Amino acid sequence: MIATESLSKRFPRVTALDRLSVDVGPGVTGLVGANGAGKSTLIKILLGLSPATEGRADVLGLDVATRGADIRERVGYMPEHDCLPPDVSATEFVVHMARMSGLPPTAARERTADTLRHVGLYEERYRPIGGYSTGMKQRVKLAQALVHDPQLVFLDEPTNGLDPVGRDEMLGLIRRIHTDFGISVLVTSHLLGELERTCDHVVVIDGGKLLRSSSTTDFTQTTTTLAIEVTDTDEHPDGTRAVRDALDARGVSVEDGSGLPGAGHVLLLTAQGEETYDLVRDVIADLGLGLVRMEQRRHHISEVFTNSDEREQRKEAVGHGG
Ligand SMILES: Nc1ncnc2c1ncn2[C@@H]1O[C@H](COP(=O)(O)OP(=O)(O)OP(=O)(O)O)[C@@H](O)[C@H]1O
Repeated sequence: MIATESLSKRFPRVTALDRLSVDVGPGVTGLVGANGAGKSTLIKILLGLSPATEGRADVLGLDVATRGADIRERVGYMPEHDCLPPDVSATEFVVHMARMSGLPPTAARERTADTLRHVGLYEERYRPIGGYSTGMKQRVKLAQALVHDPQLVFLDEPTNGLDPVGRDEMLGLIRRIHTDFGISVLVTSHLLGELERTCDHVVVIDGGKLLRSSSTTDFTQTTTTLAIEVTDTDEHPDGTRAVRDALDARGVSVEDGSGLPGAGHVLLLTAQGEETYDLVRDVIADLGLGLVRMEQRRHHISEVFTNSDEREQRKEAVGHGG
Protein backbone atom coordinates (compact mmCIF):
# COMPACT_ATOMS: atom_id res chain seq x y z
CA MET A 1 0.00 0.00 0.00
CA ILE A 2 2.77 2.41 1.02
CA ALA A 3 6.52 2.15 0.52
CA THR A 4 9.09 4.77 1.42
CA GLU A 5 12.80 4.64 0.72
CA SER A 6 15.22 6.81 2.63
CA LEU A 7 12.59 9.55 2.76
CA SER A 8 13.74 12.82 4.33
CA LYS A 9 12.11 16.17 4.87
CA ARG A 10 14.23 19.02 6.11
CA PHE A 11 12.86 22.39 7.13
CA PRO A 12 15.35 25.20 7.66
CA ARG A 13 15.64 24.50 11.40
CA VAL A 14 14.28 20.96 11.78
CA THR A 15 14.68 17.58 10.13
CA ALA A 16 11.11 16.31 10.28
CA LEU A 17 11.82 12.99 8.51
CA ASP A 18 15.23 11.41 8.50
CA ARG A 19 15.94 8.69 5.91
CA LEU A 20 12.74 6.81 6.67
CA SER A 21 12.32 3.48 4.88
CA VAL A 22 9.14 1.59 5.67
CA ASP A 23 6.57 -0.66 3.96
CA VAL A 24 2.93 -0.67 4.93
CA GLY A 25 0.62 -3.46 3.72
CA PRO A 26 -3.20 -3.71 3.65
CA GLY A 27 -5.21 -3.59 6.88
CA VAL A 28 -5.16 -1.11 9.74
CA THR A 29 -1.72 0.34 10.49
CA GLY A 30 -0.89 2.63 13.38
CA LEU A 31 1.74 5.33 12.96
CA VAL A 32 2.90 6.19 16.46
CA GLY A 33 5.22 8.92 17.63
CA ALA A 34 5.43 11.72 20.16
CA ASN A 35 4.35 15.20 19.15
CA GLY A 36 6.75 16.47 16.53
CA ALA A 37 7.94 12.97 15.53
CA GLY A 38 7.08 13.63 11.89
CA LYS A 39 3.71 11.88 11.48
CA SER A 40 1.79 14.74 9.83
CA THR A 41 4.78 15.56 7.63
CA LEU A 42 4.88 11.97 6.38
CA ILE A 43 1.16 12.01 5.58
CA LYS A 44 1.46 15.27 3.62
CA ILE A 45 4.32 13.83 1.57
CA LEU A 46 2.39 10.61 0.92
CA LEU A 47 -0.57 12.65 -0.37
CA GLY A 48 1.73 14.53 -2.73
CA LEU A 49 0.93 17.80 -0.92
CA SER A 50 4.48 18.50 0.22
CA PRO A 51 7.68 17.47 -1.61
CA ALA A 52 10.29 15.31 0.12
CA THR A 53 13.80 16.72 0.39
CA GLU A 54 15.35 13.32 -0.42
CA GLY A 55 14.31 9.77 -1.03
CA ARG A 56 11.13 8.45 -2.60
CA ALA A 57 7.72 7.08 -1.72
CA ASP A 58 4.92 5.19 -3.49
CA VAL A 59 1.29 5.03 -2.41
CA LEU A 60 -0.84 2.33 -4.09
CA GLY A 61 2.05 1.89 -6.50
CA LEU A 62 1.98 5.59 -7.51
CA ASP A 63 5.02 7.83 -7.07
CA VAL A 64 4.19 10.69 -4.67
CA ALA A 65 6.49 13.08 -6.54
CA THR A 66 4.59 12.87 -9.81
CA ARG A 67 1.19 11.25 -9.17
CA GLY A 68 -0.18 13.29 -6.25
CA ALA A 69 -3.53 14.00 -7.92
CA ASP A 70 -4.07 10.31 -8.75
CA ILE A 71 -3.16 9.38 -5.18
CA ARG A 72 -5.62 11.89 -3.70
CA GLU A 73 -8.38 10.43 -5.92
CA ARG A 74 -7.84 7.02 -4.36
CA VAL A 75 -6.89 8.00 -0.81
CA GLY A 76 -9.04 9.72 1.85
CA TYR A 77 -7.49 12.16 4.35
CA MET A 78 -8.71 13.20 7.77
CA PRO A 79 -6.51 16.13 8.90
CA GLU A 80 -5.50 16.61 12.50
CA HIS A 81 -6.72 20.12 13.13
CA ASP A 82 -10.19 21.56 13.16
CA CYS A 83 -10.78 22.63 9.60
CA LEU A 84 -14.56 22.52 9.27
CA PRO A 85 -16.67 25.49 8.20
CA PRO A 86 -18.95 26.38 11.14
CA ASP A 87 -21.86 27.78 9.15
CA VAL A 88 -22.78 24.80 6.99
CA SER A 89 -24.31 21.47 8.00
CA ALA A 90 -22.44 18.16 7.92
CA THR A 91 -24.57 17.09 4.97
CA GLU A 92 -23.78 20.20 2.93
CA PHE A 93 -20.08 19.95 3.74
CA VAL A 94 -19.69 16.25 2.96
CA VAL A 95 -21.75 16.54 -0.28
CA HIS A 96 -19.43 19.38 -1.28
CA MET A 97 -16.34 17.26 -0.58
CA ALA A 98 -17.85 14.34 -2.52
CA ARG A 99 -18.50 16.65 -5.50
CA MET A 100 -14.91 17.93 -5.25
CA SER A 101 -13.77 14.31 -5.54
CA GLY A 102 -15.65 14.02 -8.81
CA LEU A 103 -18.90 12.28 -7.78
CA PRO A 104 -22.02 13.36 -9.73
CA PRO A 105 -24.71 15.21 -7.66
CA THR A 106 -27.05 12.28 -6.98
CA ALA A 107 -24.25 9.86 -6.11
CA ALA A 108 -22.66 12.54 -3.89
CA ARG A 109 -25.91 12.96 -1.91
CA GLU A 110 -26.46 9.22 -1.57
CA ARG A 111 -22.89 8.49 -0.53
CA THR A 112 -23.02 11.38 1.96
CA ALA A 113 -26.16 10.02 3.64
CA ASP A 114 -24.67 6.50 3.85
CA THR A 115 -21.31 7.71 5.14
CA LEU A 116 -22.75 10.04 7.79
CA ARG A 117 -24.99 7.22 9.02
CA HIS A 118 -21.99 4.91 9.12
CA VAL A 119 -20.00 7.31 11.30
CA GLY A 120 -22.98 7.75 13.63
CA LEU A 121 -24.39 11.15 12.66
CA TYR A 122 -28.16 11.15 12.20
CA GLU A 123 -30.59 14.09 12.64
CA GLU A 124 -27.79 16.40 13.71
CA ARG A 125 -26.37 16.20 10.21
CA TYR A 126 -28.74 18.98 9.10
CA ARG A 127 -27.55 21.42 11.81
CA PRO A 128 -24.58 23.82 11.36
CA ILE A 129 -21.24 22.22 12.28
CA GLY A 130 -20.36 25.20 14.53
CA GLY A 131 -22.70 23.81 17.21
CA TYR A 132 -21.21 20.29 17.18
CA SER A 133 -19.22 18.64 19.99
CA THR A 134 -15.59 17.65 19.34
CA GLY A 135 -16.66 14.03 18.84
CA MET A 136 -19.25 15.01 16.22
CA LYS A 137 -16.71 17.18 14.40
CA GLN A 138 -14.25 14.29 14.32
CA ARG A 139 -16.99 12.14 12.77
CA VAL A 140 -17.65 14.73 10.06
CA LYS A 141 -13.93 14.85 9.29
CA LEU A 142 -13.92 11.05 9.09
CA ALA A 143 -17.00 11.02 6.83
CA GLN A 144 -15.45 13.45 4.32
CA ALA A 145 -12.37 11.21 4.16
CA LEU A 146 -14.53 8.18 3.29
CA VAL A 147 -17.24 9.65 1.07
CA HIS A 148 -15.50 9.04 -2.26
CA ASP A 149 -14.96 5.35 -1.43
CA PRO A 150 -11.15 5.42 -1.27
CA GLN A 151 -8.92 2.33 -1.21
CA LEU A 152 -6.90 3.77 1.64
CA VAL A 153 -7.45 6.49 4.28
CA PHE A 154 -4.96 8.53 6.29
CA LEU A 155 -6.38 9.52 9.68
CA ASP A 156 -4.25 12.07 11.54
CA GLU A 157 -4.84 11.87 15.32
CA PRO A 158 -8.58 11.04 15.02
CA THR A 159 -8.97 10.54 18.79
CA ASN A 160 -7.53 13.96 19.68
CA GLY A 161 -9.67 15.88 22.14
CA LEU A 162 -12.07 12.96 22.77
CA ASP A 163 -12.98 11.60 26.21
CA PRO A 164 -12.38 7.87 26.89
CA VAL A 165 -15.82 6.82 25.64
CA GLY A 166 -15.44 8.96 22.51
CA ARG A 167 -11.99 7.45 21.93
CA ASP A 168 -13.30 3.90 22.14
CA GLU A 169 -16.14 4.70 19.75
CA MET A 170 -13.75 6.31 17.27
CA LEU A 171 -11.35 3.34 17.48
CA GLY A 172 -14.29 0.96 16.88
CA LEU A 173 -15.31 2.99 13.82
CA ILE A 174 -11.76 2.91 12.48
CA ARG A 175 -11.62 -0.85 12.81
CA ARG A 176 -14.94 -1.16 10.95
CA ILE A 177 -13.70 0.99 8.06
CA HIS A 178 -11.49 -1.97 7.26
CA THR A 179 -13.70 -4.89 8.27
CA ASP A 180 -16.95 -3.55 6.70
CA PHE A 181 -15.62 -1.81 3.60
CA GLY A 182 -12.19 -3.31 2.99
CA ILE A 183 -10.57 0.14 3.09
CA SER A 184 -7.02 0.11 4.44
CA VAL A 185 -6.20 2.63 7.14
CA LEU A 186 -3.09 4.48 8.26
CA VAL A 187 -3.95 6.10 11.62
CA THR A 188 -1.62 8.26 13.70
CA SER A 189 -1.51 8.68 17.46
CA HIS A 190 0.94 9.68 20.15
CA LEU A 191 -0.50 6.91 22.37
CA LEU A 192 0.74 3.44 21.63
CA GLY A 193 -1.78 1.86 24.00
CA GLU A 194 -4.84 2.86 22.01
CA LEU A 195 -3.43 1.66 18.70
CA GLU A 196 -2.40 -1.73 20.06
CA ARG A 197 -6.03 -2.80 20.16
CA THR A 198 -7.09 -1.29 16.86
CA CYS A 199 -4.26 -1.96 14.45
CA ASP A 200 -2.85 -5.03 12.71
CA HIS A 201 0.53 -3.39 12.37
CA VAL A 202 2.31 -0.58 14.19
CA VAL A 203 5.04 1.71 12.87
CA VAL A 204 6.86 3.79 15.49
CA ILE A 205 8.81 6.91 14.54
CA ASP A 206 10.82 9.26 16.70
CA GLY A 207 12.62 12.40 15.54
CA GLY A 208 11.68 11.46 11.96
CA LYS A 209 13.48 8.10 12.19
CA LEU A 210 11.96 4.63 12.11
CA LEU A 211 12.21 2.98 15.50
CA ARG A 212 10.14 -0.08 14.86
CA SER A 213 7.69 -1.60 12.39
CA SER A 214 6.00 -4.82 13.42
CA SER A 215 2.69 -6.63 13.68
CA THR A 216 0.65 -5.66 16.71
CA THR A 217 0.82 -9.16 18.14
CA ASP A 218 4.62 -8.94 18.25
CA PHE A 219 4.27 -5.59 19.90
CA THR A 220 1.68 -6.41 22.48
CA GLN A 221 3.35 -9.65 23.48
CA THR A 222 6.23 -7.63 24.78
CA THR A 223 4.41 -4.59 26.07
CA THR A 224 0.86 -5.21 27.26
CA THR A 225 0.36 -4.84 30.97
CA LEU A 226 -3.14 -5.21 32.39
CA ALA A 227 -4.16 -3.24 35.45
CA ILE A 228 -7.01 -4.79 37.44
CA GLU A 229 -8.99 -3.37 40.31
CA VAL A 230 -11.80 -5.24 42.11
CA THR A 231 -14.28 -4.63 44.93
CA ASP A 232 -14.13 -6.39 48.32
CA THR A 233 -17.05 -8.50 49.63
CA ASP A 234 -17.98 -9.97 53.05
CA GLU A 235 -16.71 -13.33 51.84
CA HIS A 236 -13.50 -11.82 50.46
CA PRO A 237 -12.69 -8.73 52.55
CA ASP A 238 -9.44 -8.38 50.58
CA GLY A 239 -10.71 -8.92 47.06
CA THR A 240 -7.39 -7.92 45.50
CA ARG A 241 -5.57 -10.62 47.46
CA ALA A 242 -8.22 -13.22 46.53
CA VAL A 243 -7.83 -12.47 42.80
CA ARG A 244 -4.08 -12.56 43.11
CA ASP A 245 -4.15 -15.98 44.82
CA ALA A 246 -6.63 -17.38 42.29
CA LEU A 247 -4.54 -16.18 39.34
CA ASP A 248 -1.34 -17.47 40.99
CA ALA A 249 -3.02 -20.86 41.34
CA ARG A 250 -3.65 -20.83 37.58
CA GLY A 251 -0.01 -20.08 36.86
CA VAL A 252 -0.47 -16.38 36.01
CA SER A 253 2.12 -14.25 37.72
CA VAL A 254 0.62 -11.09 39.17
CA GLU A 255 2.34 -8.08 40.67
CA ASP A 256 0.91 -5.81 43.29
CA GLY A 257 0.72 -2.39 41.69
CA SER A 258 -0.63 -0.72 44.81
CA GLY A 259 2.72 0.81 45.61
CA LEU A 260 2.61 2.89 42.43
CA PRO A 261 1.68 6.51 42.90
CA GLY A 262 -2.09 6.95 42.82
CA ALA A 263 -2.69 3.31 41.95
CA GLY A 264 -4.94 2.25 44.87
CA HIS A 265 -5.47 -1.53 45.13
CA VAL A 266 -4.25 -2.49 41.71
CA LEU A 267 -2.92 -5.76 40.35
CA LEU A 268 -0.66 -5.76 37.34
CA LEU A 269 -0.13 -8.71 35.04
CA THR A 270 1.25 -9.32 31.58
CA ALA A 271 -1.47 -10.18 29.08
CA GLN A 272 -0.63 -13.02 26.69
CA GLY A 273 -3.60 -12.30 24.43
CA GLU A 274 -7.39 -12.60 24.57
CA GLU A 275 -7.17 -15.65 26.86
CA THR A 276 -5.74 -13.57 29.68
CA TYR A 277 -8.73 -11.21 29.59
CA ASP A 278 -11.13 -14.17 29.66
CA LEU A 279 -9.27 -15.82 32.52
CA VAL A 280 -9.27 -12.66 34.65
CA ARG A 281 -12.98 -12.12 33.99
CA ASP A 282 -13.80 -15.74 34.95
CA VAL A 283 -11.67 -15.67 38.11
CA ILE A 284 -13.35 -12.48 39.32
CA ALA A 285 -16.83 -13.81 38.49
CA ASP A 286 -16.12 -17.12 40.29
CA LEU A 287 -15.07 -15.21 43.41
CA GLY A 288 -18.25 -13.13 43.21
CA LEU A 289 -16.30 -9.85 43.19
CA GLY A 290 -17.07 -6.72 41.25
CA LEU A 291 -14.65 -5.58 38.56
CA VAL A 292 -13.88 -1.89 39.03
CA ARG A 293 -11.54 -1.72 36.09
CA MET A 294 -9.44 -3.83 33.79
CA GLU A 295 -7.39 -1.83 31.36
CA GLN A 296 -4.21 -1.87 29.41
CA ARG A 297 -1.71 0.46 30.92
CA ARG A 298 -1.43 3.32 28.52
CA HIS A 299 2.05 3.45 27.09
CA HIS A 300 3.38 6.80 26.10
CA ILE A 301 5.86 6.34 23.37
CA SER A 302 8.79 7.09 25.64
CA GLU A 303 7.86 4.03 27.73
CA VAL A 304 8.13 1.64 24.82
CA PHE A 305 11.86 1.76 24.85
CA THR A 306 12.43 1.43 28.54
CA ASN A 307 12.87 -2.32 28.47
CA SER A 308 16.43 -3.47 28.11
CA ASP A 309 16.01 -5.38 24.82
CA GLU A 310 14.89 -2.27 23.09
CA ARG A 311 17.63 -0.18 24.61
CA GLU A 312 20.16 -2.67 23.28
CA GLN A 313 18.57 -2.57 19.84
CA ARG A 314 18.72 1.19 19.80
CA LYS A 315 22.34 1.20 20.87
CA GLU A 316 23.13 -1.28 18.12
CA ALA A 317 21.27 0.78 15.55
CA VAL A 318 23.18 3.88 16.57
CA GLY A 319 26.45 1.92 16.52
CA HIS A 320 25.83 0.56 12.99
CA GLY A 321 24.89 4.02 11.82
CA GLY A 322 28.45 5.12 12.69
N1 LIG B 1 5.95 23.78 7.57
C1 LIG B 1 6.87 23.57 8.53
N2 LIG B 1 7.92 24.42 8.69
C2 LIG B 1 8.88 24.21 9.61
N3 LIG B 1 8.88 23.16 10.46
C3 LIG B 1 7.85 22.28 10.38
C4 LIG B 1 6.80 22.45 9.40
N4 LIG B 1 5.92 21.41 9.54
C5 LIG B 1 6.41 20.64 10.55
N5 LIG B 1 7.56 21.16 11.04
C6 LIG B 1 8.37 20.58 12.12
O1 LIG B 1 8.68 19.25 11.77
C7 LIG B 1 8.61 18.39 12.91
C8 LIG B 1 7.61 17.29 12.68
O2 LIG B 1 6.29 17.84 12.66
P1 LIG B 1 4.99 16.98 12.42
O3 LIG B 1 3.82 17.92 12.42
O4 LIG B 1 5.17 16.11 11.24
O5 LIG B 1 4.95 16.08 13.73
P2 LIG B 1 3.80 15.13 14.23
O6 LIG B 1 4.46 13.84 14.57
O7 LIG B 1 2.68 15.10 13.27
O8 LIG B 1 3.37 15.84 15.58
P3 LIG B 1 1.99 16.53 15.92
O9 LIG B 1 1.04 15.46 16.21
O10 LIG B 1 2.35 17.37 17.11
O11 LIG B 1 1.62 17.36 14.70
C9 LIG B 1 8.27 19.29 14.08
O12 LIG B 1 9.47 19.66 14.72
C10 LIG B 1 7.63 20.49 13.42
O13 LIG B 1 7.83 21.66 14.21
